[in-house]
Amino acid sequence: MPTTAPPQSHPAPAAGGDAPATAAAVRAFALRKVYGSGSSAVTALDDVTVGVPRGSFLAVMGPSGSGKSTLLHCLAGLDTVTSGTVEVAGTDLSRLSDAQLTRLRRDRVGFVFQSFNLVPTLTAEENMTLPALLAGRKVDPAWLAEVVATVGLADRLSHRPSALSGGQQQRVAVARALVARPEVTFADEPTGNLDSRAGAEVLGFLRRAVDTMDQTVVMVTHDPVAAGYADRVLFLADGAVVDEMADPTAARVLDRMKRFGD
Ligand SMILES: Nc1ncnc2c1ncn2[C@@H]1O[C@H](COP(=O)(O)OP(=O)(O)OP(=O)(O)O)[C@@H](O)[C@H]1O
Repeated sequence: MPTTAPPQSHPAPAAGGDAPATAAAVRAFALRKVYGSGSSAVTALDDVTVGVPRGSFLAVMGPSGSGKSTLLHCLAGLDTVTSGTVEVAGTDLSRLSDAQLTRLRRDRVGFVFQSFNLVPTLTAEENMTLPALLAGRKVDPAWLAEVVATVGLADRLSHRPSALSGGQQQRVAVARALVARPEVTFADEPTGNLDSRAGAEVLGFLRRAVDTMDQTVVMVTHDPVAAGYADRVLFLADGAVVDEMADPTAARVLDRMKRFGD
């Protein structure tokens, strides 16, 4: 369901042209992903090249089956690629061992899913700090306080997920991703299970994380209003990048989506 609140105005991301390679939080070059083989092979991604500058917010859109989730999973190191390269913070994922890849996902990548995936027996605060504790890391109290303040849940920290609304649960999930100060946070339909108002809150929080906390977000969405919160929209069709839009508005994104004709 589309969200209703208008996106905040926001600065454009750093121009990619002359920026050094390290300015990209994530890059993919000539990415191909084929599922299966022979007559049952499905080309989910076909020669996708994309760069996401640090401190920017990218939305990925396209018709059902166009490869959005596959792209997110490949960029996040959750899925292997058939050919091409993916770099997270300058590290080529194909050069990593399984253990190194697991560490990179744990330490440098944040995830937010459509279903909030919180641990029901833990409080909101415990959910936020759990990944860091599991990784054997201390949580920086100042950073945690900043995340909590931004997420606007200071008075809900001792609540368990069942005592929180869907929007509040998703804000905890976003905070959990950000507490580890990831290089990039991947969000797969983060507002898909929320009503428009709760969705707007979560999107506003993602936007603030980029603007005031220098975080990088890559979000898959079907919702033009959600995409309007991003700095840039990448449009996929049949596994290929068919268009991009800088400084999107919901109206322009909707207009572009209509041209896919489905
Ligand atoms: N594990 C898999 N095995 C075989 N084919 C797959 C697998 N995962 C995805 N595909 C196929 O790859 C293509 C892209 O799927 P993907 O889920 O990335 O699309 P999407 O744009 O995220 O779709 P939706 O908007 O419906 O979630 C589709 O044709 C899909 O059927």
